[in-house]
Amino acid sequence: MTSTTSHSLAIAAKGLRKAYGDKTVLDGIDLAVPAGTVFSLLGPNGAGKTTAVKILSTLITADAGDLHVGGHDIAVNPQAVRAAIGVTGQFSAVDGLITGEENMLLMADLHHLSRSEGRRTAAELLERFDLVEAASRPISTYSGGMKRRLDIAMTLVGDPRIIFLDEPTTGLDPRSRHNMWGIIRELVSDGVTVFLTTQYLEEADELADRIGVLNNGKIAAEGTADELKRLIPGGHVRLRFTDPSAYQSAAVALREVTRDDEALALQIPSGGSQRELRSILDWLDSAGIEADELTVHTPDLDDVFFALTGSTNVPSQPNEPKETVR
Ligand SMILES: Nc1ncnc2c1ncn2[C@@H]1O[C@H](COP(=O)(O)OP(=O)(O)OP(=O)(O)O)[C@@H](O)[C@H]1O
Repeated sequence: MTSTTSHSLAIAAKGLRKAYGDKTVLDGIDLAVPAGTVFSLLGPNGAGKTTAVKILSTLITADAGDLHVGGHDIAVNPQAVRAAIGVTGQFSAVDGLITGEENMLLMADLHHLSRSEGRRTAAELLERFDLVEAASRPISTYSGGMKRRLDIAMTLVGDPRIIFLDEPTTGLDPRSRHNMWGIIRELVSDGVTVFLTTQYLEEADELADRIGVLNNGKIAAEGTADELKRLIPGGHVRLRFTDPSAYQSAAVALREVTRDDEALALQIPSGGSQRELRSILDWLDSAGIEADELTVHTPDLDDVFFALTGSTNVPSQPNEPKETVR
């Protein structure tokens, strides 16, 4: 595999370190986010996700690390980094006492847009984020989803090419969450790089090109959702029977399986590849076993997350799927 040069990386971190007192939050982490992609940083509460976002968006300084955002060295040229990025999320800039439109115009002023340009940009973004009707109401009357949409709209006033979204859908209902995913996909299709932190594995699975799992100050694993899923065992083929005697004889014939006597189901560990499935089917045929239902289960990101962030048994490298079929 060819490595991506630092020129095409929107975000590049080497040895990022941060401690609060004697508590090390980020213990020398490396990140490489190619431009125009979505990178998701996952981790349990308190893992340091927000700290990483704050450092990379210049809100706080790192203790150590070679950090580049938008091609600029954070330590040398934080102003240039600030000009290239937008940040939304847990530390939202939305002011609740004034209206949505006033918040947008305030952002336009901060970006030194002319009056007419500011009005035009605000109107376009309010329209794009379906906030035209609510624009003249104070933010305090907005729903959570509307506030998040306004937050992103405000971030886009400066037309940033890199956006940090810190838990953008926490607390949103499923419909608002799906709307937000649509907005994020639209940003990416415009070429924007998105650095997303989330507590929702499903969200990372849906949106991210690559996912980093942060645990104990380190990146415990990094890769595409599929690569991460392959890191842990847990995939299996499930055979279900309706006839108890067929179930019993299958359970006896297939010794290396997990039994579920109540459901009359047998589980055979499997990575789910075509080759493995074929050999399982051959094995069942030769043993004369005919199940009423056969389903293939692959581990999901939840399994990965718990395996990687649990206190015990953190795999340091990919585990081969268990080979029980011979
Ligand atoms: N200003 C600070 N002073 C001291 N400790 C801090 C400070 N900010 C964060 N921490 C600690 O650093 C650790 C990481 O916090 P951070 O907010 O980055 O985690 P997180 O992964 O974003 O968590 P969450 O998912 O709960 O938002 C936590 O233990 C937190 O208590």
